[in-house]
Amino acid sequence: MSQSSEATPVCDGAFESIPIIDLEDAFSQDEPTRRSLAQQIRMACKNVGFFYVKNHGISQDCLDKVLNANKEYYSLSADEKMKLHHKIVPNFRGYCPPMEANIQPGNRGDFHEGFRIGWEERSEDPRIQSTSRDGAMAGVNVWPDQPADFRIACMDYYHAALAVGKKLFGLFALALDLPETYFDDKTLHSAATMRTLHYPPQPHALDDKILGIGAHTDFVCFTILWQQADIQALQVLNSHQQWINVPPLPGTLIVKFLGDQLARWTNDVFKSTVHRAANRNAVDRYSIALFFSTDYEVNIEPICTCVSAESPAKYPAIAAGEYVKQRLTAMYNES
Ligand SMILES: O=C(O)CCC(=O)C(=O)O
Ligand SMILES: [Fe+2]
Repeated sequence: MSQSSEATPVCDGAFESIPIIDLEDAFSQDEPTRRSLAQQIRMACKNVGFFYVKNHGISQDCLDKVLNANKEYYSLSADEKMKLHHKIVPNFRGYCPPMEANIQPGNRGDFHEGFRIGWEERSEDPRIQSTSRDGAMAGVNVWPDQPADFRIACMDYYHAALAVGKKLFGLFALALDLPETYFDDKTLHSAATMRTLHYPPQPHALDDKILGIGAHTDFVCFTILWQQADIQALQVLNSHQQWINVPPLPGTLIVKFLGDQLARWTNDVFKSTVHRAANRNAVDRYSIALFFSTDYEVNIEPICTCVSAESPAKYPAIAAGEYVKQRLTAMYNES
């Protein structure tokens, strides 16, 4: 059995540190072992809504390559990057410059730039693109000409992180007293979008209405976040309204956090936690968020094990793709 968590959160959401979940047991052939891991995840999801995962299986080489490709990409001129501006590309793919998105109403803009992609076949040949089955969110990826290895480095990371996400869906099902395969037929088309993110330094609190990314919850079921080593920027809000630092942990750790779709599926049994990031360091910061939805045509509605006479369903059913689209539209202030 692997170790569960280093921090034991108190149960009212007033956590002061983030649990660490060891995914090694997710690959065990022994069902009780997987169930025990799922219980640890259940506690983390109910009390914190955030956890680190270790032994996730993504190689350091894959992480190094995607970081280097992104450093090179974001050092291109603004004109070059704007050729793939997300407003001229269908469904939010492509490049978004600093200060254009504003995720926290009342703030003045998010001081990061990002590049969004969705699922496609991992292939060396850029002519082989997926035909999208994403319904409301349909659209193929676009890729910059430079750096030459950007596409392959991003897709390698995307598929590696996707495998981690698929594993987590099985564990979430067990954690919710559902059959382990519950999400399998709801996650057939890999409706996961990924954003690589670059946060230029904001060493001084120039304006507290301009953060790297303002306080928000994620829209989807859950997010797997890779963040660059040694740079503190991410924070999560506990129920005492205290911001808790979520530093990158050395080695191969990934932070993962629950989003609003899973909160809706679980009738708020699992928490969707508010978080934000600001790069108050003197150097650039890079991170990569992979947002996991169910397939976009799947209806999200509170599941049976989370609804009772005392706790009736709080949310009407909504198609996952429609939900993601509504939230992204609000974020980019589009009508
Ligand atoms: O870059 C980070 O640390 C957080 C990114 C994030 O929260 C998001 O993209 O939703
Ligand atoms: Fe987020």
